[in-house]
Amino acid sequence: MRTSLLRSMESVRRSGSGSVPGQLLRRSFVFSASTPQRKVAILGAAGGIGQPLSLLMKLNPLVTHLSLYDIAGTPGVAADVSHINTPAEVKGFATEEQLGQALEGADIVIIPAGVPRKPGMTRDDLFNINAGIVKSLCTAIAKYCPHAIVNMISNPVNSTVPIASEVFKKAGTYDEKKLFGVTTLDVVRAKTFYAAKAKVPVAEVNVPVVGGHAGITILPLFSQATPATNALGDEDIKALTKRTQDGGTEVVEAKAGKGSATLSMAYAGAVFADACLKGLNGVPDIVECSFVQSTVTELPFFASKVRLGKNGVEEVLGLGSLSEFEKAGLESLKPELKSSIEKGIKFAQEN
Ligand SMILES: NC(=O)C1=CN([C@@H]2O[C@H](COP(=O)(O)OP(=O)(O)OC[C@H]3O[C@@H](n4cnc5c(N)ncnc54)[C@H](O)[C@@H]3O)[C@@H](O)[C@H]2O)C=CC1
Ligand SMILES: O=C([O-])CC(=O)C(=O)O
Repeated sequence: MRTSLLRSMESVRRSGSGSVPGQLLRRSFVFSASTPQRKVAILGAAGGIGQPLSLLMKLNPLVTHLSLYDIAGTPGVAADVSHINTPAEVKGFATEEQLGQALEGADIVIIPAGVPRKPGMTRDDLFNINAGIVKSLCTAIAKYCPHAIVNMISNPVNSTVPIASEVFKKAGTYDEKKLFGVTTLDVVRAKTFYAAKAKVPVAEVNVPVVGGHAGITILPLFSQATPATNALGDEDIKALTKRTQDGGTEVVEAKAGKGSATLSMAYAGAVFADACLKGLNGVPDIVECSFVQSTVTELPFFASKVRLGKNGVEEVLGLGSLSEFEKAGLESLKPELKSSIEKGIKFAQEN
């Protein structure tokens, strides 16, 4: 699940020779000779998430064109990132008039545009501002790159993904295989917290996280965590679950009014976009958790493991066997997730 970049850096470290940028560049040229042209557009590229995400996508050897769009501050970010000596060609787009150009030909559109939380707020408190932003950006996606894969980061993800689906339906461009709510940060956190508690190497850890992306709708399945351990009791699992569910709030409180997770989110967004790129390029067995249209439960959207392929979602995987604690968590998340989904759909239908 690690990015090509991280793998490249690791192999450089292991070989103990050569500068990291030099190695990456040589690798990138090898990649670009055998892999397709891929344009990635980031909407909200000058923000707290957007900037480090732009950096990480510039370092991704699968990206040939990187399109950075924001309503404020894009030229500086684009100029800065464009000086990095990797092959992706960077272009910045700063006004709404340029949004079409930013999107045209995009294979993947990543959306971290919108306001973040402050202490005391829930993700749903962002709905009033972010719903409109997401709606207008998705309207442009439907017009300028209707076949692109969309990675939705803007919160509340439990509502913004349904909003996007309705906008695309209205435009006649909806393809449920191409719309993803990015829940990778929940997986990243679950892995980190589990590894520390179970005292296993974090690089080997995998933990599926299902449900949605807010509070109790985030359901980590520690009973399926690998490497398995019997060192953790019920209380440990409860505490790990709660910490994963509250991970975003932990960062919001630590930042004390200066926003929410940006660096870990940029990492998670880059991991997920890299997985989408690999899927598009035909790499087999690319599986990530994501909030997608789903029949895994009775809810129309649900996060679970998804196999990625040339057309986006190749297969939405089932939940596997759950512990009694997870079964109870699944039942108690459903009402909140249902109402967040319905809120998004209603907004898009009425506006
Ligand atoms: N899915 C997830 O796991 C996570 C989601 N988030 C969400 O990501 C969003 C962004 O967070 P940050 O980057 O920290 O916020 P930020 O405020 O630092 O950056 C947001 C950027 O969006 C831009 N923007 C606003 N309206 C726009 C529009 N119409 N078109 C293009 N750009 C526009 C702003 O100019 C700004 O540069 C928030 O909604 C936050 O809650 C944050 C962390 C994790
Ligand atoms: O908590 C927030 O507002 C941002 C977010 O979604 C996360 O960090 O998981």
